[in-house]
Amino acid sequence: MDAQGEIAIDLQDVVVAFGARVVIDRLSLTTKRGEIFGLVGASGGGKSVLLRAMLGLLPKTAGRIAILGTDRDAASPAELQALERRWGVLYQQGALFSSLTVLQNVEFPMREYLKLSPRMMREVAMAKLDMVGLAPRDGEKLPSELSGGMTKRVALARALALDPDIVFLDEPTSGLDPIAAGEFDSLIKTLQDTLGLTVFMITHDLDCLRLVCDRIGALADGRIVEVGAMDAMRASAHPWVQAYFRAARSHSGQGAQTLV
Ligand SMILES: Nc1ncnc2c1ncn2[C@@H]1O[C@H](COP(=O)(O)OP(=O)(O)OP(=O)(O)O)[C@@H](O)[C@H]1O
Repeated sequence: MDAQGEIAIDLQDVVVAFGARVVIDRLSLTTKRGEIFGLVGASGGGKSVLLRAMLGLLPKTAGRIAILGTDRDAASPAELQALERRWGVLYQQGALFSSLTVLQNVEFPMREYLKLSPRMMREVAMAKLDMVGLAPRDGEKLPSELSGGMTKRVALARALALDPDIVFLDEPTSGLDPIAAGEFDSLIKTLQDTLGLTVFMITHDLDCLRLVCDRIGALADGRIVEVGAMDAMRASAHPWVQAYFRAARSHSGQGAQTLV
């Protein structure tokens, strides 16, 4: 595979502004295929804005955004649609359709993008539920009947519906208790190992950063101020990164859970 083929996300001097308010300020970042990349940053620092700009849900003001080798500005509408089929997204609140059953939620992207028979769609959706550790009987439930952890799993199953090359996760373990969060982390890691999935996730979860992410990027002042593995974060001279990961150090010293 050439160097370009090994790159998952390539951001060069990206600017996103709302009027005079610059939220993302000439940010550059490259992530690799097959890696789990975690993005951290202060609350209100622009993580979700960056994610939405990468997904094309928000216009950037300047710079270059290329995902899986497709430059958003240079791509035709057909190429952009093809790109969208190659990613899955888990939004912060899970964002399931409340009137649809679990199975119907997982089938939803297939209805939109694939021409499959109802039987085939059901079979694929069942396989995705199994992949995220849910039982066949959970498929008939409505979102209101699910626990927080199950909701995240269903949202992940839906993000996996089109067999994506990359998944974007916006705070996947927020609102989960430590056990459910740890189980979800294990699941992400297993999917990386078994499917070769590339993951870009926003997270505040220090265990997840430490145990699941291959590399971490720290967003401050609208830019990536540090990037690397946990050791690089701990050794960073940047004041915000130091303050954030000092908490991680004391946290791991208290015997944080390890993944099995
Ligand atoms: N559509 C918009 N119009 C104007 N300002 C916006 C818009 N969307 C986001 N912002 C502003 O951009 C800034 C960054 O918001 P963002 O949601 O990206 O933060 P975040 O890093 O994801 O925070 P959190 O960790 O709390 O979710 C905030 O000041 C927010 O008010």
